[in-house]
Amino acid sequence: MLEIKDLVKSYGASEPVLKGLNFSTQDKHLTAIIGSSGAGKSTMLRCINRLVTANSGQILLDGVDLLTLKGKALQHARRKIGMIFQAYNLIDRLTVMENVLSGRLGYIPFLRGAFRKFPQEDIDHAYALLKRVGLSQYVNKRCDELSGGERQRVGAARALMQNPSILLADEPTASLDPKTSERIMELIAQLTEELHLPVLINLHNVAQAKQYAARIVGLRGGVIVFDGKPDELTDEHLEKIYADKKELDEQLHHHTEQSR
Ligand SMILES: Nc1ncnc2c1ncn2[C@@H]1O[C@H](COP(=O)(O)OP(=O)(O)OP(=O)(O)O)[C@@H](O)[C@H]1O
Repeated sequence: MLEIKDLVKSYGASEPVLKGLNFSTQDKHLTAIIGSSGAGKSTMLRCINRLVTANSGQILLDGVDLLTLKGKALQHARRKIGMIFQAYNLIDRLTVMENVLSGRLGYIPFLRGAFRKFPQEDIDHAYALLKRVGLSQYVNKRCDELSGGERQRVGAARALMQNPSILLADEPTASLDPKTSERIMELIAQLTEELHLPVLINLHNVAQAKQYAARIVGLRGGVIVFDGKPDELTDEHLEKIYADKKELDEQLHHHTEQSR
């Protein structure tokens, strides 16, 4: 269960990006977060996994306030939060298997991690995940030899290697061509169901949000202006969410195309 209360985040002295955000989910389904560029979507996810530090508020994960944690306790809590990044964030010179295993690094003693000797059960788990994401044949390939879609599959397997209790994905398909982007969305949606995980995913594309998410949250200027089921999201809501005329037209266009 994730509960965000009155979350405020500003970068330096500028106006807050998140202005008292409230959000909670205990459902093990996919929630898409949509909104204009700069609305605060990435900042919201980065506050949850503590890649950035919020100014105030609470983020309760299974009852523990993540914002109060330090050191070992923080490390421990972070293991429960898997993250998939837009730019994959893999280590290019390492193999697919090594990248996936690195998802476990927080769990094993430092020296063993440094020499990359992992217990057999971790290796078995990584194999199983790589098989699930369709990369069995690439286990020993270096990540810089993979396509974007393949890299993102490695990114997903690495996040799941943590056995997370929640999965965050920040524009996971934004660097991919439309076809590959659909495949990755399908994979994430299937994994959400199979693993019974709550997943929060930032998406540029409203049509994809409507297709794959069970719940859509619209952010504008650091506050939630829509929160509902995909079929409750109307053109009027989209006008509220997207301030920029060009962005709105683009999304309305997608939206109408999809409803046809
Ligand atoms: N590290 C940072 N330092 C300073 N300002 C930042 C930083 N990260 C984000 N911002 C600013 O915070 C605002 C919100 O950014 P954020 O990346 O959270 O938005 P977003 O909704 O994810 O946008 P996008 O869709 O473009 O990724 C923007 O104005 C951005 O310039």
